[in-house]
Order: sequence, then C-alpha cells, then structure tokens
Amino acid sequence: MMRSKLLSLVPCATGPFRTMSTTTKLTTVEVNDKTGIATLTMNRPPVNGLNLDLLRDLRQSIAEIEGNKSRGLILTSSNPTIFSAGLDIMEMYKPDKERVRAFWTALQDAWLALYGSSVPTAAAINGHSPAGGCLLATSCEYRVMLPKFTIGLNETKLGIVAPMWFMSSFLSVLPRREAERALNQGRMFTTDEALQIGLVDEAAGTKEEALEKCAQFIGTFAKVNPIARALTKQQFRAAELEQLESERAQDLEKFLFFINQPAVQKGLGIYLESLKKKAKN
Ligand SMILES: CCCCC/C=C/C(=O)SCCNC(=O)CCNC(=O)[C@H](O)C(C)(C)COP(=O)(O)OP(=O)(O)OC[C@H]1O[C@@H](n2cnc3c(N)ncnc32)[C@H](O)[C@@H]1OP(=O)(O)O
Repeated sequence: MMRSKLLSLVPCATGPFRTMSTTTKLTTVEVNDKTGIATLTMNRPPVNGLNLDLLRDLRQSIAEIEGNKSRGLILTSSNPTIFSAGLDIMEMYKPDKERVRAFWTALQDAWLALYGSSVPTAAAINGHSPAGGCLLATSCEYRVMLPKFTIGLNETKLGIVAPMWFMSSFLSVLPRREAERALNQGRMFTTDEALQIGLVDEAAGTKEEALEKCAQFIGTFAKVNPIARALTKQQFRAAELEQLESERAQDLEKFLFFINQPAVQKGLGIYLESLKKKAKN
C-alpha cells in the first residue's frame, strides 16, 4: 500500500512539536519527535469497524512504530464518539469463504502484534469501545477513557462467543471473577463503572487530556532499561501469545465452523438489522 510521508508542525498541550506523520487511508501514525511517542489513529468511518483492511493496516502501523524506534504507542480514534465498534459484522455475516479466512487471520495478526508489542502501549479511548474495540484497548498496557462512553465484551449478547485470546486480554486487566461474570453477561461498562472496576486506569475530560495521560504513563518508563522492560513484558505475556501462535490454525477452523452455523448467521442478521433500524431513527 502506498503511504504518504510528511513532516508537519502541530500544536500540542505543552508546545509546538515537529511531528513525523504517516498516513494510510485507515490509520495514521504520528511520531512526536520530542517525546518519541507514536500516536496510532484509527480512521474508518462510520464506526471504525474492524474489517480486513483496517486490521491489516493496524498491524502494518504497529510494525512501523516498532521499526522506527518509537518510545511508545498510543492507540486512539479520529471519530469523536467511537473508539471502535468492534469487528465489522459485515465480514462475518454471509461471508465470502476466502475473505473471511483472511479476515480472521488478520485479526489474529493484529492482536499478536499489539498484545505482544515490545514498546509500551496505551489506549486513549475517546468513544464507545464494544467487543473488538475492547479487545484492542485491553491489549494495551494502560487505558484512559473519556466520560459517558461504554466499553466491554458484549459477544454473548450477540449470540457469539469471544475466543480464548479475547478473554486473555480482558484477564490481563481484570480479576478472573469480574472478567468471567462480565463476559458471561456480555456486560458493557460506562466510563465510571470501568474506572471503578479497573477496566480503565484513568478518566479524562478531553481527547487531548487522554493523550497526555497516556504519554505520561509511557513516560514512566523513561528511566527503565528498554530491553529489560521489553523482555519483562514479553515474559508476562508469553503464555497467551504462544497459545494463539501454536493454535492459530485450529482457532481459525473453530471460528469458521461457529460463524457458519445457521443459528449464528440468523442472530447476526437480526443484530445487523437492529443496528440499521436504530441508525435510521
Ligand atoms: C464468533 C467469533 C466472535 C468474535 C468476537 C466478536 C467480536 C466483535 O467485535 S462483534 C461486533 C460487536 N460490536 C457491537 O456490538 C457494536 C455494535 N454497534 C453499536 O453498538 C453502535 O453502532 C455504536 C455504539 C458503536 C455506535 O453508535 P452510533 O454512533 O449511534 O452509530 P450507529 O449505531 O448508528 O451505527 C452507524 C452505522 O454503522 C453500522 N455498524 C455499527 N457497528 C457495526 C459493526 N460492529 N459492524 C458493522 N456495522 C456496524 C450501523 O449498522 C450503522 O450502519 P448504517 O445503518 O448502514 O449507517
């Protein structure tokens, strides 16, 4: 994919920084050359639905951030009310055989890249963050969320089941008892509830403040040896990463089998219809 590179002067909370910016259609990477922190922005209207292209783009951008020696990665959205609506249901509803395989593989790749990223990661959750959106946020090491939005793994409410590695990300943030109950209920948490339970680390009034708080979190590693930090993170996350790495093929087949069940297709169709009806009203 062609990428345009540009250098620009952008205003920032603490002064004008020269920022290296890389843009694709669906994500933007901006590296603040004073802090060395990269902001990775999802930009797929209308709701940042995670389709094949956005997932591939995300993975490519994460690799680029690791490659350009950024000091950290902040994940956010260009949409003022939606961080990500989760997986694009259109990829799973009446799917094309080849594309749906590529889609799930791209999701596995994106998760492995983000959860296993060697750089410190934080999510500035500037909008609703259901299901796959929550997966991305909980794959990061720190979360700052704006008020009056919701976050959670609501899969059971759609009649689908979150795979084990979705649960792993959730479990890396919440105690098992809380995680199990929330997943079984398909519970979406408000910002206040998420803060109370520890699903997010901080609340912020504006996106700028959220980005600043994420940058402050990443700044806490400034005096830590980066190799020791990266290896420590890797060891903490190794079991979950290795589990998916070693079971990728089975995970894909399991997904395909499940998604192709008539009852699951029917449920997704009804859910999509309800979303569309709601959007019209
Ligand atoms: C078997 C394996 C399981 C794998 C695990 C699955 C993980 C997932 O991520 S499944 C997806 C779960 N996501 C959701 O349940 C979120 C659904 N969306 C919403 O709740 C809302 O759209 C919102 C809160 C994210 C935003 O609300 P709002 O700003 O009011 O926007 P609209 O609801 O009007 O939506 C605009 C437009 O976008 C379509 N849309 C929304 N979400 C999705 C989606 N996840 N996939 C595909 N399309 C989506 C919605 O239908 C509207 O479309 P149009 O009517 O064509 O404008």
